[in-house]
Amino acid sequence: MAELLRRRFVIGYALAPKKQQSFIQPSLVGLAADRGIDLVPIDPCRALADQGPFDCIIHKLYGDDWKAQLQEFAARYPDVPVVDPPRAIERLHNRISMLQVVSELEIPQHQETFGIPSQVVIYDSGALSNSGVVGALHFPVIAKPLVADGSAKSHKMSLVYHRDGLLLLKPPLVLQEFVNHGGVIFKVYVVGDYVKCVKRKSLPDVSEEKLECTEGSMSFSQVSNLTAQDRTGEQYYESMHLEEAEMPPLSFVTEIARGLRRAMGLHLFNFDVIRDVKVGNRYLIIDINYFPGYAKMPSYETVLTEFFWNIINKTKEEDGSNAAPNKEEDGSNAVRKHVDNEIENLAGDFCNTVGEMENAG
Ligand SMILES: O=P(O)(O)O[C@@H]1[C@@H](OP(=O)(O)O)[C@H](OP(=O)(O)O)[C@H](O)[C@H](OP(=O)(O)O)[C@H]1OP(=O)(O)O
Ligand SMILES: Nc1ncnc2c1ncn2[C@@H]1O[C@H](COP(=O)(O)OP(=O)(O)O)[C@@H](O)[C@H]1O
Ligand SMILES: [Mg+2]
Ligand SMILES: [Mg+2]
Repeated sequence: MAELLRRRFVIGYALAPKKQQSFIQPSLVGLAADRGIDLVPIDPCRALADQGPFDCIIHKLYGDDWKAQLQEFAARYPDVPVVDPPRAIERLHNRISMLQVVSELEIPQHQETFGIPSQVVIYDSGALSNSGVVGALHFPVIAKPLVADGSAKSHKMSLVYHRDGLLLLKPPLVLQEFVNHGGVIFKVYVVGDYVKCVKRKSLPDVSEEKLECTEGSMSFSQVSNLTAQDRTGEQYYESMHLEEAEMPPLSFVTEIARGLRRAMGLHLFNFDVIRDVKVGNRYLIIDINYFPGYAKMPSYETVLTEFFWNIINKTKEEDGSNAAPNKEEDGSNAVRKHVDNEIENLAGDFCNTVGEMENAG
């Protein structure tokens, strides 16, 4: 009887069809349902505030219409958590503001150190032939679209071997020094407080000899997601034993993950890390993605279900609707709510500043 009376919770999800297909697996839906959590699709073509009721919203949609929908929803249901605030997510839609946060982290660096590769932002074609702008870069470089909005175009990159290879590129873009890293990339998945690091294949190193005898540039897209059939130079990948690559220390990546989570005010993201082969224990963060492909993370169903449970129950504790009568508010929750608000304000200010800088530049 008690089982029957137990309250069920509803998580509304707003995801693009491809994302919905990969993330909303029957195994996740089933596990969440066993914990009393129903995952319900949101129809982005209908007013969000008229749908539900929801105990939490998760989302990965782009555009002003969707942002306005969330705003209206938050005004009507201020106690329902929206994971995550659009203004905090937007910081990841620009490859400069995305990595700026890494430089702001104040984490003591001992044995292992971290940072980002040297990079410059290019807004117009003239800058590509300007020594003052690109002269300080060490080649090869990777040209990345400035905007990281999830479109296929935003993942199209070029490995540029020499300065003349820059001339055909289409700004706005970021030129980032290519760092030899043994062809292995580490993807660090963050789900609230949970952190998981996995290895993937990456671009092969570029030797001095190769650099000397290679002209122009090479285009590529989403290297770490390519299947064996997609890849050219498959022999290289076969000869590279991914399983033998040493993982970065978990405590080190966890500290960076926590720092990023706090600084960005986000719960759901991953970041790509490479290890500089020249220095050995120097790690470089090259990419941060909002709401990445979690279905590729081991035991993603358990991790995500636990996360949903914690989010819903923290909120319920705060508003008292899931608590014993007269239970006093937990001070730490009040502090957390205050800190979350502060983070959101800071993230918003930062995005505004970046927007202003871009407009000015
Ligand atoms: O689709 P998947 O599973 O390959 O996930 C993509 C991510 O792959 P990953 O989990 O890091 O291996 C992918 O990560 P990378 O950019 O490849 O490092 C992105 O997060 C991508 O989202 P978007 O296109 O940038 O909005 C993710 O795509 P969406 O699923 O969000 O469309
Ligand atoms: N600075 C770099 N040095 C070496 N390899 C890099 C660098 N930046 C990106 N790469 C390679 O290019 C891939 C795509 O770059 P990334 O910035 O992660 O873009 P995306 O958002 O499309 O994943 C990475 O997974 C990695 O294999
Ligand atoms: Mg990436
Ligand atoms: Mg990315």
